[in-house]
Amino acid sequence: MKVGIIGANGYGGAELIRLLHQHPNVEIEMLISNSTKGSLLTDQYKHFHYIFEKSLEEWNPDEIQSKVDVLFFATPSGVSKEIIPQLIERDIICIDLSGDFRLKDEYLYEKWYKNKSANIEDLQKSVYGLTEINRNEIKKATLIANPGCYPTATLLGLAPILKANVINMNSIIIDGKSGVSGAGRKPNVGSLFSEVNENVTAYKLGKHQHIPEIEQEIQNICGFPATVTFTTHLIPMTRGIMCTIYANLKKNMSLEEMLELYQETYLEESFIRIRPKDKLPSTKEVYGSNYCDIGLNVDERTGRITIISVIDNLVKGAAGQAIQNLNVIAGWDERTGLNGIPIYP
Ligand SMILES: NC(=O)C1=CN([C@@H]2O[C@H](COP(=O)(O)OP(=O)(O)OC[C@H]3O[C@@H](n4cnc5c(N)ncnc54)[C@H](OP(=O)(O)O)[C@@H]3O)[C@@H](O)[C@H]2O)C=CC1
Ligand SMILES: CC(=O)N[C@@H](CCC(=O)OP(=O)(O)O)C(=O)O
Repeated sequence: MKVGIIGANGYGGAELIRLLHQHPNVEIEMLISNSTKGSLLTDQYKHFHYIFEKSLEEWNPDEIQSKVDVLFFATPSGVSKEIIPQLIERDIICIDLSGDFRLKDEYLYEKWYKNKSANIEDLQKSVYGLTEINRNEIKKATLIANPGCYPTATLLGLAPILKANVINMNSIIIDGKSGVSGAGRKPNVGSLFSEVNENVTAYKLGKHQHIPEIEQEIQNICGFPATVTFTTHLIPMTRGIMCTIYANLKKNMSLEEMLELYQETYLEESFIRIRPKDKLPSTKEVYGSNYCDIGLNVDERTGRITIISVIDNLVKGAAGQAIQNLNVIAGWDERTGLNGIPIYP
């Protein structure tokens, strides 16, 4: 299968190239960039030298159709909604890493992204690409709205207790922490070494664009609405997301019962690892991989559950999950090209 990547010179684009290069059923046919068109990929990323050498090309919608079957969008929000409608008409499968097609309610997009939404007909064609939850819809999809990084860790951490209807829906609190690559490669004062190093910063309090995404998908998973408290922090590491999630239990459950519920829910899942009691996950244990590792504690004193969910923001939080979705659409083994063990230490 021939694929292209638009936004190929960003971090999400580079991670797609790294993973797709080792995918046995895929050929990377086109790398598209606005600002660096005409240059070599290796001028932007020297780690590809002698392994994958290709030029970055200008966006040309007419050429696309003859060259690729699938186009990955690793562009900021606001870009794909202008282009994807024409591509779907030309039977190109689009996998969008941005937030443009995630929110089904156009008013919510306009409120949280401060931009005009994609039109409603195109929003209806998109499938939210949280693979473990929406696999059956993804199989038939031509447009995937790949989930945001924080929502991926959060929703996978919450899904078992949402499905089992054991928590008070308005008690969910999510404390998210991200490495700096989550902010992309574009230059930004907040991402400078001297701003981030030896520092922890909370940001976008009450304003984060992932709040409506998390609430929308919670309702899709369990049928009940929820209003969540979600706070994000930037921490001095390159990759990784940890979401620490709290919720009040509606009934008494022991940690053992909870672990059993999580193990059962994810029994067939290749990329979800439920940690045994007292073996909580850390971000480094999923570094460079498509795993989401989940650890639990039940505090019988407060009646609350604590869920620790970790992913690599660029893999399961972006490029890896996008490829997992491509594997599902193509009918390949979901693990194809994603088999790597995390890098440690
Ligand atoms: N980084 C992460 O961990 C995650 C990122 N995402 C999402 O993935 C997308 C890409 O993120 P990331 O790779 O980190 O960002 P980067 O800033 O690293 O890269 C963004 C890319 O988009 C391109 N781009 C910017 N503006 C335009 C435009 N108007 N038209 C066409 N291309 C444009 C840039 O290329 P050029 O210089 O050629 O314009 C660049 O290649 C974003 O939507 C992000 O929210 C999702 C989950 C996790
Ligand atoms: C550290 C950092 O800044 N992270 C970004 C993650 C953006 C992202 O991946 O989300 P979308 O795809 O929804 O734009 C943030 O918190 O906004």
